[in-house]
Amino acid sequence: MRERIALLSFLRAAGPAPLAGLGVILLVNAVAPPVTAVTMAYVLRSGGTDALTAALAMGGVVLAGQLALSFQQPLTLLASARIDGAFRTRIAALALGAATLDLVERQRVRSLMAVATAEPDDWATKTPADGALAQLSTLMRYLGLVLCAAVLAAWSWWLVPAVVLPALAVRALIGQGWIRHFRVWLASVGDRRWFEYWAGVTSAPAEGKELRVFGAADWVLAHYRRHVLAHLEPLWADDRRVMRDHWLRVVLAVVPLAVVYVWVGLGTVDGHGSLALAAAVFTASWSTYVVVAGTGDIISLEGALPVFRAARDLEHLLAPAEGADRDGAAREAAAVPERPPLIRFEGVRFAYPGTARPVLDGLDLEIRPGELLAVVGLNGAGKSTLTTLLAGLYRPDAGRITADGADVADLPGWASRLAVVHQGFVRYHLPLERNVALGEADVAAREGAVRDAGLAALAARLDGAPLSTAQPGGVDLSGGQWQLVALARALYAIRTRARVLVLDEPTAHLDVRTEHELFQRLAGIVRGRSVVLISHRLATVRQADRIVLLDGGRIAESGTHDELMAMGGRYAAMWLLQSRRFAEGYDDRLEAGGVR
Ligand SMILES: Nc1ncnc2c1ncn2[C@@H]1O[C@H](COP(=O)(O)OP(=O)(O)OP(=O)(O)O)[C@@H](O)[C@H]1O
Repeated sequence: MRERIALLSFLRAAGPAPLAGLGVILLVNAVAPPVTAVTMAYVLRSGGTDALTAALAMGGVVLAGQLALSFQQPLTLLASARIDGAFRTRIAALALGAATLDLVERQRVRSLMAVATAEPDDWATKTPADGALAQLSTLMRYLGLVLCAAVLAAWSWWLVPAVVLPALAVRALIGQGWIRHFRVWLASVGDRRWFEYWAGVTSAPAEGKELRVFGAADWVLAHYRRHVLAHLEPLWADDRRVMRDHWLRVVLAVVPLAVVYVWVGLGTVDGHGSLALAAAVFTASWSTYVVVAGTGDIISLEGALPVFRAARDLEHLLAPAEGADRDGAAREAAAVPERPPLIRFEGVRFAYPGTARPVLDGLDLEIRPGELLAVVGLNGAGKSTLTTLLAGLYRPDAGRITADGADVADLPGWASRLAVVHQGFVRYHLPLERNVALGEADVAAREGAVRDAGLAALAARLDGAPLSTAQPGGVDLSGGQWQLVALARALYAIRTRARVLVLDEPTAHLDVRTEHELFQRLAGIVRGRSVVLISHRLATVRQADRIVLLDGGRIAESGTHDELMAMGGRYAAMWLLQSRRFAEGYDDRLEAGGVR
């Protein structure tokens, strides 16, 4: 019950005017039947002009009820859009605001997200707006019930329990039936998804071709039929049960009403009350059922409760801890010193959530202020993982990462001091400029970053077109051009706030000349900033101040190119192999398993 009342809190998002309007409409709906009963009694009791006035009043009540109904749908649509919109925004904010990625990647959080953001694509999936408005409607119904009870009590107090209790029992029975039907539906949703899949297979062009060629039509139809029946048979069984039990509801509704009608009728003949009062009691008795037994609310409430619970659990799991000061974080980020910090990985051990094997295991590494540090290693060595830990997206299982001695986990706004080009950078369906600056609006910095990345001519040519052919007037870019856009995004951050640039395979899609020109430019642009460069192209890495080779979760070799070559270890072997392949006209990247 507490949860059902708490659902009402969602109503705030509807805004005061739609909420007030809906409140009035639902109230009018709920009180119209008892008020009609009362005005009808006045019509019957009055004579002459009084009767006319009472009849007009009754007509007015009926008309007001119908008028209110005509506004109900548009207002419900508006309120629902606002409530569900605010709810989805809150869920998205929770997901994006989670301190680290492992929080949102947990299986439980993923499942809760799926429940909280499910699109209603059948009658059983409900949204918070459905639940909250149903709860409001239920409250109004009970108000209508009180009025009906008042009319009944005007004849005799015991009419109230005699009518209201069976009506409540009918509501409970119908509600129970709905809830059971709802659960049967949910239990067979898996089969529904499957029969939808097989229905798609029967009509999809590619499958159609293959099924004919392989003569597999009967096989598909058998699957389709099996899942349709598995989904529908439990529902049919439940429908039969509803029909079987229906007599109980009829008896519960009809017998008390019949007793009350006869008793009130006889009482009127005996002069216990007027005909007008008897008519009002008759109408109010029936209205009690009309007001209470409407059960559309029950299923909306039942369907919205899992969404409500999922949202509550997500708040609990993802909301920033009490006292977390986001504004403080922004201020802190704004006040970062000009000089990049000395970053240290100290005995860092890390395994991805749900996996046993550590990717990094006792990693010690220094990223000195202003240096260009290259990280190399075979596929899967943990280079990208190192960057995500550096950005604070995951926390180490053991050891720590510090910036000027402070644990980065405790540094508010730490991520904003880094500009990271991830291997899997994001391609937003937005114009190039907005892909670079995202939500920020420092035009000079944005234009500078676009120039730095060598994209000025392309930006002028695109003239604000969105970078996706899925959008009207949109265009797509080549893989290399996209990579430069992602780089420009990081260079924008470097111009505005970041002190450390992290480049994870930033030139994998670039031709050798573009890459060469880019690095020539970058040397000037990032002067004074620290740069962590991950690359399989050792020719690119060679110019780094220091190169570290990651293997077995820790740093296996470290030094300048010349030092590592002189050492004659794995880096030297990789270099010689790449040089030879390059000389032979092959690609110059290291391939997994190329060196052992
Ligand atoms: N989100 C994830 N969940 C679980 N395991 C992951 C995840 N991301 C990466 N891994 C695993 O962690 C290991 C290191 O991956 P990582 O991407 O850091 O390697 P890498 O050195 O950057 O490789 P590459 O050179 O291929 O880019 C791999 O075994 C990979 O399968």
